[in-house]
Amino acid sequence: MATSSISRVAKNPINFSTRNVESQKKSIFSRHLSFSNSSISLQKLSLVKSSYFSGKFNTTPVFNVLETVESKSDLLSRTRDPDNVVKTERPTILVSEKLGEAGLDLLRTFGNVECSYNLSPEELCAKISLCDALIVRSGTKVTRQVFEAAKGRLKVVGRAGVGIDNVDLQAATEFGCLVVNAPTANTIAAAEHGIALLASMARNVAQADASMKAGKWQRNKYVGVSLVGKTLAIMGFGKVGSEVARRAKGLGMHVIAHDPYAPADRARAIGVELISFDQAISTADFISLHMPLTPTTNKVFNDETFSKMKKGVRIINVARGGVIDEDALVRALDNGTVAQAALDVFTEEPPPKDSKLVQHENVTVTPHLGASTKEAQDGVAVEIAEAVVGALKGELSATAVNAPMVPPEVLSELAPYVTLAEKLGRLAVQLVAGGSGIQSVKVAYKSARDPDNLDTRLLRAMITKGIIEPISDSHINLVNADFIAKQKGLRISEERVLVDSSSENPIDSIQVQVSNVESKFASALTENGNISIEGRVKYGIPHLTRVGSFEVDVSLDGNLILCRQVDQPGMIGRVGNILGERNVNVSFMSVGRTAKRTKAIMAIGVDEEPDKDTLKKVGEVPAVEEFVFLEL
Ligand SMILES: NC(=O)c1ccc[n+]([C@@H]2O[C@H](COP(=O)([O-])OP(=O)(O)OC[C@H]3O[C@@H](n4cnc5c(N)ncnc54)[C@H](O)[C@@H]3O)[C@@H](O)[C@H]2O)c1
Ligand SMILES: O=C(O)[C@H](O)COP(=O)(O)O
Repeated sequence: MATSSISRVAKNPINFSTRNVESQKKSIFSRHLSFSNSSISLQKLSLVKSSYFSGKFNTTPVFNVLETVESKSDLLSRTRDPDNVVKTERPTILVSEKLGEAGLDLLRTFGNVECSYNLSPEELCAKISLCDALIVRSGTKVTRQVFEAAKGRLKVVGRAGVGIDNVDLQAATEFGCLVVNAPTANTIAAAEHGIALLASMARNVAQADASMKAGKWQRNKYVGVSLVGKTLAIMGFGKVGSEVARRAKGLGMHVIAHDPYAPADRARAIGVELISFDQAISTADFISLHMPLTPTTNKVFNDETFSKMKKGVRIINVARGGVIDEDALVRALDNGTVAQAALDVFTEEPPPKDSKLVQHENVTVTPHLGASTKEAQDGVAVEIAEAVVGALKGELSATAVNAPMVPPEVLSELAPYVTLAEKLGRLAVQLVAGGSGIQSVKVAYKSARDPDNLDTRLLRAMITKGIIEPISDSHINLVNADFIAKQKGLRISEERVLVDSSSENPIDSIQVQVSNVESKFASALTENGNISIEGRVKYGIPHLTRVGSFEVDVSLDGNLILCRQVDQPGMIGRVGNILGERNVNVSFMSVGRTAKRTKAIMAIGVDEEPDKDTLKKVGEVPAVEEFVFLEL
């Protein structure tokens, strides 16, 4: 048996104290209530309503997951009237920059679309609290202030394009707002623009055009350089970079590339050699930039790196202006290190009118037109509209930027485990006695799969959601689960236990253990004093299979009563009668014991919530030593 573990540690324990339970009864969506006391109580947890209607998710497996991952109704537009009643309506989607009609049409089939271009930051902040989704291009800065101003309503930001450097991802994550982009539809447009700039710069097309329009005929002044046989360094060998490489090879150029993360075989397949940064910039005649703007790439082209370049190098930038120190580039152009530059992107967009760089005679500029072809804009608009609508429907996105991207086939396979994970989290927290503070949760996944082949981020997020949501007013989803757990001082460690099994199931069982707490159901404690429950998926349905050291087998559907009793005949009948007399329908019953006629645990699935009197009667059966009612 092999194990591997991943631990996530945070500083402060969760503080569980009293909160207003009565108010929770008023609403189905307990998580959205605001509590006068910000701290959290386990004392009367049995009164806390589940966020979901039971049985609501019994649709197709994939839809089931999607709903559970981010309760579908949470992602749809919802408002509350003054009495705190939830209203569901068509979501409002704000489009703050020009988007292709095909995308807008698709959005309109699903929500109310408002196109408001050229909003000032203040205007955007003023509007955003009325919006469920925001779609931007590179011109809108989606700052922390925007997420704050959204007051929890904004569910998704769609970036109609690739670069997400204009979106504060950390703030989005903290506010549980999904960010999706449209990473593929403008690749060719950007690559073609890069090639257009390369060729026009080499032949002084823009300068010669301006000169002729000024009435001149300067054939000697605009003698260019040839591309064939020249070395082009591609900096960032991703989607755009590799398409530029293919095209440059067609022009007879020798192409080299630098990208610390690109697979060498992909480069080899295009006939490109991947080399170090210094090697690339020092050997190239032309350097074309295609990396994202990140803290690492910010101003990576600066005085020092320009000084390592071949004298007379030519630079093309269709990536992001910020990767170049623009003052340093002006110096390099002035001293001849850089012969020419062709730039589509700038640190500040639009750049100041008196920008020395823009005005430089050896510089060709375009106003961020890389993605601006009709074809690319149509494609991007549809790509982002589909992603945003999917997110609003509660689906996981294949282009999520701040949440795990789960391919559809993995999602469908993990669907029942996602439900199991959330329910185990929800059960585990209800077994904790009032007053205890949960600091540490350990999750063990038994699986025959190679750990590298089992992505448990989704499951961890759902366990976290299950644990925190019933006891807090935090809105938890896949985007912010880790962040909120850390913020609340909850340490969740994961262990993968490799088991021998020929089963095709991705996971054999999931065990959730809560350490250093008291339990309101002592039988849920294992010898090491941890609350421990375990579940597995049987025929596609999540089951609870172990409580403490007792094996049980009960489908996790509806609510659950756990009783510890002296193992003797007639117990099932006695408890069943009490419930039946009070019209509480029993859906499952399972008895687990450690040895004959000693102690046993009875797990009873019930469709209805028994009233206090009924539960009292169950507790009064002489052989019943302890019992707990748990809501799923
Ligand atoms: N001008 C435009 O209109 C326009 C259009 C499309 C894309 N873009 C920009 O072009 C860039 C590339 O887009 P893409 O779609 O090819 O993205 P991509 O993610 O497919 O490729 C980016 C590549 O850069 C690499 N990279 C990351 N850090 C690097 C570093 N420090 N050094 C070298 N390489 C590094 C990555 O490994 C990746 O392979 C992005 O900045 C994007 O915003 C601009
Ligand atoms: O990152 C991108 O996709 C490009 O820079 C395009 O930006 P745009 O949508 O503002 O044209």
